[in-house]
Amino acid sequence: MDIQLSIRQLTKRYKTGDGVSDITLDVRKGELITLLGPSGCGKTTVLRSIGGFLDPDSGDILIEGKSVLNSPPEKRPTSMVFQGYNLWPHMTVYENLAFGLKIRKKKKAEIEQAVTDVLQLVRLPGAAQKYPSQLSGGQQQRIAVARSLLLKPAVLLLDEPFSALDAKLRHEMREELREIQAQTGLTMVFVTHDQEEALSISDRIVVMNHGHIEQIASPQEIYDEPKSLYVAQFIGKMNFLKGVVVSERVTLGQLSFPNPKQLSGNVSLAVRPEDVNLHDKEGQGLPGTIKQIMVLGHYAEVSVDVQEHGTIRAFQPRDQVKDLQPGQSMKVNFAKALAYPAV
Ligand SMILES: Nc1ncnc2c1ncn2[C@@H]1O[C@H](COP(=O)(O)OP(=O)(O)OP(=O)(O)O)[C@@H](O)[C@H]1O
Repeated sequence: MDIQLSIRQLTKRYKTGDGVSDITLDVRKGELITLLGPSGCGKTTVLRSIGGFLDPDSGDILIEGKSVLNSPPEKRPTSMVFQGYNLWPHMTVYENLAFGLKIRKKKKAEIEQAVTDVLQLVRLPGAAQKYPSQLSGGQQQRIAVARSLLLKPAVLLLDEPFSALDAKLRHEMREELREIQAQTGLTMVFVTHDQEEALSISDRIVVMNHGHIEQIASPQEIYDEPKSLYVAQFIGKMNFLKGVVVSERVTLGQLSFPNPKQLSGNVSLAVRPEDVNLHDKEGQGLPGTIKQIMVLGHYAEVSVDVQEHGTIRAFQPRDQVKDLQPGQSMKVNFAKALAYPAV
């Protein structure tokens, strides 16, 4: 396995006591890895340490096998794309892009070719002579990405690059970033607090919590097998219920589930809304009453009151809810339930 970036036991504490501790992470060449977590969990601290804008208290950061800790940001094989685009307003797009290459004493013809190619890559071939103010937010962000790409970094660092854009544009930019990754094979570390963004663009996600790593896994694994209740709460929609272990099975009323973590006593159960089945026939299930049905395009969210277990939300295909009514009695079953130590 070709490791491009290796973070070893990185610790950074601010005077306030906040920061990150013992962050260890290997990023493969060509991988897009996302640091995900709520505000203040330490994502930016890790990213800025990689880029050289912050000095860690201890630990090491290696890029292509070499420690970069003693190099200033401009000497590191990294490039950072910020949330604000940081383009120079008095320079054209061409000048903005060419600037870094001129400083590196590249020849004019080489610069022209590189700028033409990178504008093609970010799908703005006609933008060279425009000023940043003549571009939309999304276009400016593409130019900011292009400027970083031109520096041919070993690792591209992206700090919430799309958070200032509207929802539709964010979607487009995610696809474009994946396309750029596919075309360039660049290793990227992406920071976001948006779980949907992380799930949609990442090869792997690093879920952070209060300065430490909670789980590192593929989006699918993070979604299907959240390692802790914290990850389960943070990723996707989830129902939370209280269960108890009886005869080595996790039970909830008359329902029972496997107990792979071999928990005992009271447990917290997490059930995805798409794993909730509803039926109105004889047979197994928790008795409940439909509270609300919300049709959301191709699927519907059905809320069911289940006695002492509270309200359970179920995602159902739209055509399966057309005969359902609020107030109707239903049985509730779970195709899958994840158990965690009780909180
Ligand atoms: N310069 C600083 N001085 C003191 N505390 C800081 C400093 N920078 C960050 N912190 C604190 O360290 C913790 C981690 O901050 P960091 O910016 O890395 O989190 P984050 O996950 O990137 O948050 P956000 O999504 O809000 O940017 C937070 O509690 C923050 O308040």
